[in-house]
Amino acid sequence: MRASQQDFENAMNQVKLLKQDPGNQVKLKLYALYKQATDGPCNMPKPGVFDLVNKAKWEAWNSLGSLPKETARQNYVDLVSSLSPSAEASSQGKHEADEKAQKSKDIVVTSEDGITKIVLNRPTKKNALTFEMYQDIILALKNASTDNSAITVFTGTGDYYCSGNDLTNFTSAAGGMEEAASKGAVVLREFVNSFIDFPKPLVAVVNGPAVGIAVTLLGLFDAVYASDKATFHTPFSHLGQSPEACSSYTFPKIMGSAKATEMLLFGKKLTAREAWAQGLVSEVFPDSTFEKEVWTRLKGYAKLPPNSMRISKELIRNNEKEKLHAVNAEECTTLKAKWLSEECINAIMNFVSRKAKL
Ligand SMILES: CCCCC/C=C/CC(=O)SCCNC(=O)CCNC(=O)[C@H](O)C(C)(C)COP(=O)(O)OP(=O)(O)OC[C@H]1O[C@@H](n2cnc3c(N)ncnc32)[C@H](O)[C@@H]1OP(=O)(O)O
Repeated sequence: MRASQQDFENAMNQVKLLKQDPGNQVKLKLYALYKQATDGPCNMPKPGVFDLVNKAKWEAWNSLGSLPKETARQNYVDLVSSLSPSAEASSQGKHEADEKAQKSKDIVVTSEDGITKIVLNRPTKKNALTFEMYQDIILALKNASTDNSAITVFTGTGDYYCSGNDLTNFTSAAGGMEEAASKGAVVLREFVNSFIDFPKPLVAVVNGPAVGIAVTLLGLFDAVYASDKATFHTPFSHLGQSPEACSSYTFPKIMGSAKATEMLLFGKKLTAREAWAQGLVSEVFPDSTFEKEVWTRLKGYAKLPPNSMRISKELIRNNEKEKLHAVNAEECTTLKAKWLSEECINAIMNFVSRKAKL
């Protein structure tokens, strides 16, 4: 159910009653959502470099791009209910938010031993990402950013980590390709923004092959552990598409432009060891001991002082946050046009009609 104007006003009042300071990141997000919900997309000139506070506010608002006012209103209400003023309301608000994420059987979120685990759980479709899963992940990350865990981990159920975007997202949309492309660009931008802005250490446990956006997103993770059965494939040209998740910026930076070109333009599939040699993967483990070794290690990391880890991540990420948001916006605009191109429509139709696979 969409948040009404009354819900929005209640949420604004709730913010004033917060007993605990939710931290600067959350306050910026609240400000941005409030401005987007009331004024629409950012229309202010960018403050100067020395006007640090207003610049941060402007960046937070501007990063929401063309997010519709109603969605911003809903996101504001959801965010406030996850913070909530009293312990009672807090646990209830959190519970409701968690329930929303948990309702999806395709994304399973658990929290234990200081680790929030977000599991892609659609093994019969190789964990391909539906529109609903993108939304559920945005919500799960939002919850994880304020929960008690020290680190957040993504992994997949079954033999695949994730086969990327569900190619039927575009063919099965009720309003046709045009509407799906417009919706896709808005959802993708918000989805990638939630990785750019995620404040805690984010780790990928890549249990098997990764395709498309499941690979490109890795450039926004803080550590990537891979089974030696994993592969890394970004067949964008084969699909008549272009890179996303800031990979047009992160991949050349991580591996150099010659290697990035082989992946992003020519669709070269890498083994886990090749991906490690190119700096995309932190460490590769034999598949037989992968789960045991990785989770033992992560449980140890989750005992480290959480605030220290957050602050160190903030120092690293803040160097390029603005750039990442700009790259994300440009990639989404480019993709929206590509999704409507003949090259892309043909590639998707060939997959759906079983004429082509990777
Ligand atoms: C908000 C929108 C954001 C959009 C962001 C854009 C991102 C870009 C990308 O992510 S591009 C990458 C897209 N992914 C692909 O092109 C992969 C397509 N899949 C395949 O080529 C193959 O399925 C495979 C190589 C991943 C696995 O092959 P295998 O033979 O081992 O298995 P099956 O093909 O039989 O797969 C089992 C069932 O899973 C379905 N499936 C797999 N991947 C996808 C997918 N990406 N989209 C939709 N469906 C997928 C497959 O169709 C089988 O279903 P079935 O059992 O009903 O036939």
